[in-house]
Parts: sequence; C-alpha cells; structure tokens
Amino acid sequence: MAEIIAAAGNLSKEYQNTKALSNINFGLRRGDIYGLVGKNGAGKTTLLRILTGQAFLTAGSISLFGESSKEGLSKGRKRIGAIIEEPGFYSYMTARENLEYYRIQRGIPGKRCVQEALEEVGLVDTGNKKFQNFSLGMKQRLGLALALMNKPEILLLDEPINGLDPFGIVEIRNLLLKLNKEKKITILISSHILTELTNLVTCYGFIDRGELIKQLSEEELLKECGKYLEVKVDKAERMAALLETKLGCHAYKVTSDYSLHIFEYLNQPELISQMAVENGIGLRSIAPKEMNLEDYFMQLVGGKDDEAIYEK
Ligand SMILES: Nc1ncnc2c1ncn2[C@@H]1O[C@H](COP(=O)(O)OP(=O)(O)OP(=O)(O)O)[C@@H](O)[C@H]1O
Repeated sequence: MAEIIAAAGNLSKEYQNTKALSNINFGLRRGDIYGLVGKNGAGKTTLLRILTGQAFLTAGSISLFGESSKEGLSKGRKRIGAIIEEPGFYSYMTARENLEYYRIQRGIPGKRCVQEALEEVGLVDTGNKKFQNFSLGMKQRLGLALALMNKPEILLLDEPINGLDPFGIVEIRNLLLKLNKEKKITILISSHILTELTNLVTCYGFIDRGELIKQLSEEELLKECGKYLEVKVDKAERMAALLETKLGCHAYKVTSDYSLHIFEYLNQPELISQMAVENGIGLRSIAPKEMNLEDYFMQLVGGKDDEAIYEK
C-alpha cells in the first residue's frame, strides 16, 4: 500500500453563510496524480487552500506526511508546492527575473534552484522575453516553475489547464506526467472539466456542493463509462416505474422528462420496447449508446445548471 502523504478526515469548512466543504474524507497516496473534479463553486479551491494553510478548517482534521499537529503541518507545507491563485508575476520582468525575485522573497538559498526550475518547465531559453509577452501556456509553466523552486514532494494545482488551447493542454499534461514519473512528485490537480484530466490522472475525486461524492481510479472510471440503452418515451417517470416493478431493474437513470439510460438488458432492447408498448407508453426510440466522460460527470453532479462543464 502506498503511503498516504496528505489526508482529510471529516473536514468541513463554512464561510459566514456558506457551507463550502462537508465531511470530506480523502487520502492522497504518494505517487498519485489525483484529479479533483467539480463544477464552479463545488469547493475545490477551498480544499486546496486548507491544505496549504491559506484557509482554516471549521471542523475535522487534515494531515501532511502523517503529521496533523500545528508544527507538523507547517513542516509538511514546506514540502508542498502550489498554484492556487495566479502568482503575481511582474509583467516587465523575464522568467528568470521573476523567479529570482520570489527566491529572494521566500528566502530560498542558492540561485541554482531558479535555473533548475526553468529547465524543468522548458523556459530556460526565453532569454530577455518579458512576462507580458508570454503565451498563456508559458505563464502557466512559469507558475509551475515557481511552485517547483522549493523541490516539493507534492504539487497542489488549482485549475492549471483552465483557458489553455489544446496545444497548451497537451504541453502542461506532458510536463506534469514528466514531473510525476521522473521527479516522483505527487500531484493533486483540480478541474471543472473532466476530460481535461484524462490521460493524466490516476485517481478521480468528484466534489459537488462541498461533498466528495465519489472517488475512483482511472480504470474504474472507464469501466463505469460503459454502454447503455438510450430510451426516448413520452413519460420517462412512468417508464422508470415499469422497469422497477415489471423487470426488477434499478440500473437506470432518468435523464429528462422524456428519456432514460438503462444499463441492463443491453442485448434485449426488444424486451424493453415490448414492455413499453404493452403498458401504453409512447416509445419514440431505443438505441445502444456508449457513455462519454461528460455524460458520466453530468450523471454524477447534474449539468443543467452549469454550462461550464461543457466548456472546451
Ligand atoms: N472567502 C470566501 N468567503 C465566502 N465564501 C467563499 C469564500 N471562498 C469561497 N467561498 C464559497 O465557498 C464555496 C466553494 O468555493 P470554492 O472556490 O472552493 O469552489 P471551487 O470548486 O474552487 O470553484 P471555482 O472553480 O469557481 O473556484 C462557494 O460557494 C464559494 O462562493
């Protein structure tokens, strides 16, 4: 079993009138790339801020590297690198000058770490180019370089892929994979777009309205994103009742007033259609489908009230 190097136990956080996190239990294993997925406002940033000490928890506990005391947490935080808010880089400075500024400000000894961080993120050749002329991808990479300067064992990244074009996404993804494989850095990365994290994370945690509603591995996710029958009818709720009472089928999901996804009877669509017709349900169509990641996310957290899920 891999060592748990960051954990939360029954963690809750309230801001004045908002419950941002409710009874979160999770463990980050050494070597993992853990994807925290949730819509805007789900509580992702709050969780990361509590781990880095930028926000206080209201109830429950956290631990870092097995330590949960105040001193232990503050020691543990020195072994973490994070990008939570956009780092305030100076627009008129180069990549190297910006890192050097923060190195001095943070009291990190030796200039070597600046060079190494620039090498790690592929910004060593940007010379005199000023930050203001960087692409968004370059800016994100400089943020990563800053988080890497203290040689962290864990990287906490809040939506680092947000707003990047497809090329930028691939670039950051490859960089994170390299840091994980070659430097053995454990990564906790948040996103409101599930597909951004595919081919990157080893483990997913879905967060919705402050609750961690599901955790599963990449393999389990792909298994769950399986096949189903999409059934379009005139009354989905009545069809659902029939599935339960006539077939004892509970593996379905009502997706609108007029449609359902059925995860059983994949090879017997005629059984479903016959039952619908015999019971006076207007059947419009029945077709085998395969669930994609967005469908899965929508099924878990509901998507109607937040179009952001489908941003690309
Ligand atoms: N400083 C604060 N004061 C009051 N409420 C806050 C504060 N920070 C966050 N919240 C609220 O807590 C909830 C969780 O916010 P949080 O920023 O953690 O979500 P998120 O999943 O990171 O969303 P986003 O992707 O939009 O940043 C939201 O309802 C938010 O409005």
